[in-house]
Amino acid sequence: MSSEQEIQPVIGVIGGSGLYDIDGLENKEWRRVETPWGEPSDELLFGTFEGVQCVFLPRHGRGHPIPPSRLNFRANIDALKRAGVTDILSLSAVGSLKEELPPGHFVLVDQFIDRSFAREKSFFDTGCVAHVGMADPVSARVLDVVQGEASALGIPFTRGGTYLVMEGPQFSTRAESELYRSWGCSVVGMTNMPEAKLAREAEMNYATVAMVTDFDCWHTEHDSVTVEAVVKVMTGNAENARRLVKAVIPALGKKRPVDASAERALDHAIITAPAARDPKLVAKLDAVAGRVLK
Ligand SMILES: CSC[C@H]1O[C@H](OP(=O)(O)O)[C@H](O)[C@@H]1O
Ligand SMILES: Nc1ncnc2[nH]cnc12
Repeated sequence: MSSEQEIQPVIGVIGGSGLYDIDGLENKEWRRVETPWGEPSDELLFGTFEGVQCVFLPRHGRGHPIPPSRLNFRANIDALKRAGVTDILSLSAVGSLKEELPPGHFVLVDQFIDRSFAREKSFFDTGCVAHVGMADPVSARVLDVVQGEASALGIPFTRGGTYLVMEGPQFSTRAESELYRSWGCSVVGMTNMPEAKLAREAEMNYATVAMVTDFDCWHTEHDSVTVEAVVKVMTGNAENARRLVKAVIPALGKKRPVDASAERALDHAIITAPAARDPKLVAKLDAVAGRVLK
């Protein structure tokens, strides 16, 4: 972290399966945010929580109409950036790939393997090429806060683990599930990539609370995952998720120095010479990369 400048964080919460609203927000207002990348999943819910500005987005839209492969991840992240969000807390239902991570357990993942293939994965393109670092895709500062609050609330959790992102929408075959286990992955889901990559390109801090709903299909003593089982466990998980979010937001919302690990990600990432840049693409990048393209 650098100490040159203090910022007032704005907390973005992306709600996954079973989380289509956020409790306890004051001055609540659902508002449409336009982006140059098309429509976000839904309107954004603006509000404050203990004086901290928050913005909530239901990842799949209210009522869950949008499947993982059709999510407009670029519009979602751009809209949150336009709304002033600095720190994104993503809440996701996941399948467990390890015996010691049972349904109801929360995993504060710190790595991803991206096996999605049918999604737009970058804001940058021909006419403005950028390569951001993804070695550490999750904000350790945000995880520190989540870990502290989860401990205080007595929520069962593990810090650290790899989230394997599959394309879906079908669940994995047993061979795929065993492959991901052989890679040492902790959990499997369909949504956190390219979300985390785009958050990094947009210079926003990102962390996920991966809430285990099932043992996918590898466990010999548990039934293979179904939507019915996921929804049933999510109903219980959602209560802990709400308690955790309420505790995390005020803690994350305190004034702090710029967190260069994400908030300066574009300082050395754009390789296209100014004269070779496409002005139309540069205009679309106003929210995401305006800081360095001005
Ligand atoms: C309803 S089970 C499969 C669905 O749930 C997870 O989504 P999210 O991360 O938004 O909670 C998973 O990735 C699938 O999209
Ligand atoms: N087993 C699983 N695979 C992929 N996404 C999931 N979301 C919840 N459980 C899942």
